[in-house]
Amino acid sequence: MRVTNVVVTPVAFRDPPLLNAVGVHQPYALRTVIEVNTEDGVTGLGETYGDGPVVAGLRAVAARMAGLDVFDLAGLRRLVRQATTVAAGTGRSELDGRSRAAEVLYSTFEVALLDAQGKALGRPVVDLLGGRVRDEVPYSAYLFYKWASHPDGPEDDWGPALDPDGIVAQAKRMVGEYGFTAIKVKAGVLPPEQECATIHALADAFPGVPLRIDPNTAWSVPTAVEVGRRLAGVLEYLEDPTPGIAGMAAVAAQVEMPLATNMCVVAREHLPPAIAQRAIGVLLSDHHFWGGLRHTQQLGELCDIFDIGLSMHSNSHLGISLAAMTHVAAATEHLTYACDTHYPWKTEDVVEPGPLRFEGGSVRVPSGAGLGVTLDRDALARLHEQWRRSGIRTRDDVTPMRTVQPEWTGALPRF
Ligand SMILES: O=C([O-])C(=O)C[C@H](O)[C@@H](O)C(=O)[O-]
Ligand SMILES: [Mg+2]
Repeated sequence: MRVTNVVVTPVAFRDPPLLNAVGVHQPYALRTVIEVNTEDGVTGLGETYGDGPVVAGLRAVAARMAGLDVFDLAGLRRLVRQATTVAAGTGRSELDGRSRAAEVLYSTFEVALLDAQGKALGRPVVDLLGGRVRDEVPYSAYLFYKWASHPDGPEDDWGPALDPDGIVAQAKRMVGEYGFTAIKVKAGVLPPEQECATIHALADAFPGVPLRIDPNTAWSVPTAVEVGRRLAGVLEYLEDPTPGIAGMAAVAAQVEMPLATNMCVVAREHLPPAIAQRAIGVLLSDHHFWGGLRHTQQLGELCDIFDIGLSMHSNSHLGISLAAMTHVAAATEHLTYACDTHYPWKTEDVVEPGPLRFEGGSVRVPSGAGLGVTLDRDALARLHEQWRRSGIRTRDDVTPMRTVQPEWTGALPRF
């Protein structure tokens, strides 16, 4: 089964004004959809980030894909290495093709090839990953402080959430609609004592529901320790309170709950020092930058060996990514927490509605062949046109914040 050609389509979809430590989401989030076509008429789908350099890298790999056997993932690794070597222009690929850029590119195509393999064999991707250890993947309610609207934009139907009551109301709606059984709060937005009040309000409103808070390194070590002490007994984990492995290790030594990260351990070379310094108790995997679905499973095994919990990170994403996340999570034994997803925040998608439904906070692994999702070509064209018109070519949460607070820099840690 050989690849004939690859179509790379950048898209933009509406995104609410969600606040985080560095600023606010733009009115549109970017993604890229790839379609890997084969001589057998099967098409494999992949989805990843939509920033300009990623799109260029995907196109560089796509140009080399013709003739590759869809079962040849080792050959894909070689193609990505060649493409990133050329793209970097250095004569050798950064870290022998294991740079973050190379991992992102490899992952996108790996997912598409696994989708094509599954479609050819009539089996879901989870079976190609060794079979399911769970039929349903639990996700968490991912709450954000948010504005009622983007500057000069219309109000969305979630309304503002800028205090504990606003977040509790948001949680009630999200848990009511999707049934989530764990809750995450994106923090680093308000002074830490106000964010602690939000967590206590959630603990009162949702007794017994596991809670997590993630300020994306907005806090200094002393602030993080103070918050960790205030929230003792209330959090299942504290995510990226402060920057760097050494900073996380200093906090971890002084608070009782495990620290989680998708910021200080984001590549294989970060694991040995983080383990040696006991900096983290939970790793948030993400197949988009951890080198694909199979490496994500291997990461789970590594975490198990070193007694580190495994959760899953998310960025604003569409249905192809949710399907891939669900297949790999279903095939990863050592998944110890509900996964993050931004999916409830989106109002547009490139896949037909159907298999990706949250029931009781979980998504059942799609049963169809491959990823089990169907590309909606009209929607893809519409969201591509939206990308063209939006003019947004890179994710930038700082600049839109400056329209409201001109002195804003997004520099961290802030508190
Ligand atoms: O867990 C995380 O760090 C994230 O989900 C990163 C995202 O970029 C989040 O901060 C967001 O969407 O604003
Ligand atoms: Mg995080």
